[in-house]
Amino acid sequence: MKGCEYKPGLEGIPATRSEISYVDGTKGILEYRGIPIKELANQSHFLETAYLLIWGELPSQGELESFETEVRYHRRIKYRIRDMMKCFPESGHPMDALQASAAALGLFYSRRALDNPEYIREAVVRLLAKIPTMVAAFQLMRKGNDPVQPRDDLDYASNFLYMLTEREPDPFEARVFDVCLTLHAEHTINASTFSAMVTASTLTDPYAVMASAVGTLAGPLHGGANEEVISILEQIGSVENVRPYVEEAVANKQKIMGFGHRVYQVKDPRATILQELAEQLFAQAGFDRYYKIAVELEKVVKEKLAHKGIYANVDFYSGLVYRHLGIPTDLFTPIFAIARVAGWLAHWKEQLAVNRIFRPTQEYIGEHNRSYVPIEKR
Ligand SMILES: CC(=O)SCCNC(=O)CCNC(=O)[C@H](O)C(C)(C)COP(=O)(O)OP(=O)(O)OC[C@H]1O[C@@H](n2cnc3c(N)ncnc32)[C@H](O)[C@@H]1OP(=O)(O)O
Ligand SMILES: O=C([O-])CC(=O)C(=O)O
Repeated sequence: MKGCEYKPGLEGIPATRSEISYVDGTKGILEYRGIPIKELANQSHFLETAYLLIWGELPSQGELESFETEVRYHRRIKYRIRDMMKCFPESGHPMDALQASAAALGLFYSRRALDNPEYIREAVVRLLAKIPTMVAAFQLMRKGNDPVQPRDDLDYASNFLYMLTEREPDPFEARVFDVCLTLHAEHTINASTFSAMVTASTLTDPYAVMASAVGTLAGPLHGGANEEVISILEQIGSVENVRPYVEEAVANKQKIMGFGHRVYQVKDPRATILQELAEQLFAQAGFDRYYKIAVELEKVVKEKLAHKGIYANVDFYSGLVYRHLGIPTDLFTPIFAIARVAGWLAHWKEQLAVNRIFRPTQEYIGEHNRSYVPIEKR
């Protein structure tokens, strides 16, 4: 293998070319289709941003209206999927439930007409529409309740919060939640997106692509870290305990969840926006203990680990926002998935346009020419 050095975790190796998003990890810049994330967080909303990511341009008023209408129309899930989900153990993790349900969509819609733009559009709409319904349905069913039907008069974020809590959300809280979705929608070739792209490159159906990506997002080194952050804050318990916690973690070379990033050597720009959102929420309702612990934790981690380029990432403040909205901790990562479906779909579509199956190589470091030893002689 000439001119190609093995890099664990493929660090720094370009595995694709993409026009979807851009990260500058030293300047803390994130853009979707060239537009800075802060502008989208302030001025756009999730479905418009999803359209931008998937089709490459901001929609006109008419294009946005028809896209929103199509998504509303497809929000309901088939009763057979709902019944299947009812059989899932209520103690199971919602990410596993989501992965299985996303894959199950393929049982109903897997025509695999990947060269047909209508099929692509339908799959995009179905996945954006149905994934939130499946997350909310599992949450209600594991509590022994019937799922709530989607409400056509509510926007994307409000409808999800309504299906989850069975009450219409406060408009400010719904707006904050929508911004969270926009912030999580896309992030270049991260692990789950890469997983989606590898699966897509075999020309399988988009539901299998999403199921692969959901399974990858679930891990604690990736999307699953948002859930771990809350458990760390609970474990620390008070602002005074923060410094000893960090010192012990650093001494034991133990990772602190919600910090560090392969690309960012500075604070993740999304963490800055999420922190501002958390502050806006707490300014109304009173600052909670965990927020104060989080701020102290960020300060001490910066003191101890900034020399290694370790700062807060997107998973650090998101949980505090979701917790304040009354969302159970084990739904934080499924909510990340609801948002990231937009990015996965954008990469699926981009991959199909220039597809070549992913098939990297390896350096074999095992033995050669060994003799087979019969079982009685081992
Ligand atoms: C949406 C997302 O996926 S954002 C990331 C969410 N994940 C987390 O928050 C989990 C905690 N963070 C991590 O595990 C890592 O920083 C990752 C997985 C995000 C990036 O991993 P990598 O780029 O492979 O970095 P790697 O794990 O090699 O760490 C490099 C060095 O920084 C240290 N380090 C990295 N992250 C942390 C952390 N969170 N806490 C303490 N030390 C850390 C490592 O111990 C290592 O130190 P060393 O060089 O002395 O051995
Ligand atoms: O880019 C990454 O490696 C992880 C990340 O922040 C994301 O997926 O949002």
